[in-house]
Amino acid sequence: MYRLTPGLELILASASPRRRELLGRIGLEFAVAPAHVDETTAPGETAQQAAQRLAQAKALATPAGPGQVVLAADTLVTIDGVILGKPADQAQAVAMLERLNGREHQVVTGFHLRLPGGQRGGLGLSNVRFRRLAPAEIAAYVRSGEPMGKAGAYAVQGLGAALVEAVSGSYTNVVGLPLAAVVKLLLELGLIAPNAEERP
Ligand SMILES: Cc1cn([C@H]2C[C@H](O)[C@@H](COP(=O)(O)OP(=O)(O)OP(=O)(O)O)O2)c(=O)[nH]c1=O
Repeated sequence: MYRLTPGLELILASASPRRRELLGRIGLEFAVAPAHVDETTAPGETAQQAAQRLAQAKALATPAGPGQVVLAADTLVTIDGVILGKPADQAQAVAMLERLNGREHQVVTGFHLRLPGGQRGGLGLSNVRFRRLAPAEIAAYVRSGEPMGKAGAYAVQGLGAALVEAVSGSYTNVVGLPLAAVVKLLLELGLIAPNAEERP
């Protein structure tokens, strides 16, 4: 549906298969180069600040040559002023899910573009409401293995869909990349354009 401006190359600085799938969905070609940064959040930092800072760090940690644009993102869950990243183990996953149980929380995805002549960032924000879960459901979900590697210990696009009662705001933001906001920025910067050509 879109194509890159001729002469540009896009690099997705991410190991996340979800981000790869979302960006690939709109027809753009890109290379993948996971960035490794310390994802510890700083004391006093809000989830929005942390997600934007980490997305920027991932984008800037990725080498880029002339004509190369780097896109990186970071997703965090926040509730009660507490930031939930990826659980370190199953006990932490249970604790995160117990906190989210029966309540609404926010999901923040910071994204960042490293451009030939500068950098630009953006943010997606969504509210997600969890159904009231029985302890046995939380235990069974954690045993499925899905919570590991996911901010807030769930994946709305997977089995986690059975736990989520409502999403308001961008759905793709919850999955890991607020696609409409990213496309809007790429269009504004003239980095992509609609592609009217039929695809085979
Ligand atoms: C809330 C939620 C998060 N997630 C995922 C998105 C992110 O991949 C992950 C949060 O970790 P991130 O640190 O944002 O991303 P990552 O380590 O997976 O990949 P990279 O840093 O290389 O780009 O949680 C879901 O897949 N579904 C959900 O519903």
